Amino acid sequence: MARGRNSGNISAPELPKAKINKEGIKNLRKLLTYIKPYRFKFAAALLFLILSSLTGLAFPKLLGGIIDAAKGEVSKGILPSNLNTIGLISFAILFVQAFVSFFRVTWFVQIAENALADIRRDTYFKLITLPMNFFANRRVGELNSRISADLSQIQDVLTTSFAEILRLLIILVGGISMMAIVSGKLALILLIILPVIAPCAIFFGRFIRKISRQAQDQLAESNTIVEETLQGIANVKAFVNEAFEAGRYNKSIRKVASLAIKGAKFRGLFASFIVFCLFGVIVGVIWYGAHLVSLKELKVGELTEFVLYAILVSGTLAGLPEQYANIQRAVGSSERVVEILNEQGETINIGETENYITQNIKGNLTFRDVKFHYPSRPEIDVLKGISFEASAGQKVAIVGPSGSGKSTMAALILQFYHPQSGQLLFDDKPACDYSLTDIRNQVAIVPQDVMLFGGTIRENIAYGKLGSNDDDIIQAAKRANADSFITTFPEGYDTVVGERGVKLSGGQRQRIAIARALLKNPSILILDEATSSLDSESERLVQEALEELMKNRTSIIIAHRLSTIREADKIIVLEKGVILESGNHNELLKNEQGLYRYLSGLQFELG
Ligand SMILES: Nc1ncnc2c1ncn2[C@@H]1O[C@H](COP(=O)(O)OP(=O)(O)OP(=O)(O)O)[C@@H](O)[C@H]1O
Repeated sequence: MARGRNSGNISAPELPKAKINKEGIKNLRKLLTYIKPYRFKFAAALLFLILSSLTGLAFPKLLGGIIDAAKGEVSKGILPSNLNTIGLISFAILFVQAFVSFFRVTWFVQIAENALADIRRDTYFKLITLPMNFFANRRVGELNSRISADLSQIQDVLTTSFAEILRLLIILVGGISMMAIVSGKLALILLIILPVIAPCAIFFGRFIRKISRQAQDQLAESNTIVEETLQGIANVKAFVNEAFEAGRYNKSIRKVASLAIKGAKFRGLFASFIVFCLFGVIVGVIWYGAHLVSLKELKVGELTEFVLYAILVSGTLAGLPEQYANIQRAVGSSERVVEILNEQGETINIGETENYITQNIKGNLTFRDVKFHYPSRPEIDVLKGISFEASAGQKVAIVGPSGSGKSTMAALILQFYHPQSGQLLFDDKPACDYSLTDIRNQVAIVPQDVMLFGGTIRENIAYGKLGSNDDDIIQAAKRANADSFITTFPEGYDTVVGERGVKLSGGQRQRIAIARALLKNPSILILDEATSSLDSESERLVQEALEELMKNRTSIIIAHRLSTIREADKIIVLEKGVILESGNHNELLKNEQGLYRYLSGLQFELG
């Protein structure tokens, strides 16, 4: 069933509606192509839907017929005059309807759920293979809502709205025709009154929805207060701002309540209006119909039949706007989903079995006059012609003030972005000669902020190389100085970490990341040194682990502390996207005017 987003339920966020235009329908149609594999079942479900709507239409006729037959009269139309025959026919039709309804409901849901699972899978696959630049301009929450809220809206339309609209239209056309057959006069009166009431009801309904949307927005705002304060709870407490936050929240939540109460008043009025009008029309019809009965222009059974059709038709009219609004929202949703599906993804092999290395990289890395700006900020040149070489097995450190472009260089090596001019070469071959999978499988990064996934330590280490066996995982952990702390946990490698698990210290997280990188065994390693300093014991363990990790591979070290890079084969000093100087520690110290000498003097004094 549709989830009643229009019912004034203020907890569900309402998705924006879109105009149903050519473009919108094109988007929706693109998603509807996902039904194609199930088209035969879909056709059968459609047929059953038509059948069940038609059988539903027969009931008022049958009931009217029964009443007239009881009085020994025969209603207009094709019904027999025998009471029992009509009764039996009614049951037969009821049986057919029950049978058909079961299949139409389950089939529609089966088709929609399968199609939706395919859409979700494709959207998610596309999302995770999109280039980094795509994510730079979008918030994670917004993308997440596309996969959840937008697709749920499409699900509602696929599972119910289309079928429902078709059913409503059949009933509308069928019902009005049947009414006209029973009594043209009565039908005419009804057709004059209903179009007056219907727009009033639609207008009123819209107004109420507007108020409930305001309440929703206000509620979302108060939820933001909760989110903000809980995320920054330490700040709230440290500044003793509990009373301030409570007051802020209370004010916001009162506004929600008053808006909801205002909405309820109008809903009450709406209910009275509907009751009065709807029942008023029915009373009026019966009243006038009774006159026709007394004039022998109509039989009692026919009047009953007419009233039942009238109720059916007005119920249908009431249901149409909601279904239409659902489709409008789905058009908006499909626009946002199709936007993702139409994006150009990276050429990454998504199949698990396709993730193997086809071209080995020994570890020679060259930046050749690389110029780069982030696509989202074309006015700022981040790298302004960087050239350097790192031979296989060398340790190259990049130092420089904050914002000089060090992390950007790492991002280019990982092929998250591509330079606008110049080239990156791996083993003297341009990066574009390799597949992305080949490069990323042979470059590993140990980032500053190590992200652990919700899962066990074992799974987190194995993330470096999926499918690794236990021995390899433990071996890597040992080499990364991580085994000693992991085995102190009662559950050892099965200890759950991440948001809901054990909290690891910065040094421990780094050693897990190092184990992960060891398992991956890359030719080129990027170390983004953590800025926050660890205590000396932890630092020693991490440093040792890093030394182990750097053995026999090219290492690019983004260094924040110069003390850790004295042994580097080459140090590149970067400022504002330009290499100011490069050489080893001793060579650079000789340059009295050099930034490196200045920075090391500074660190020495501070340290
Ligand atoms: N995703 C991005 N989109 C746009 N601009 C960015 C992006 N990432 C970084 N920048 C900009 O690029 C410049 C270089 O940033 P980068 O992170 O490479 O510096 P860094 O030397 O690594 O700094 P730090 O030592 O503080 O980490 C900065 O001006 C930064 O604002």
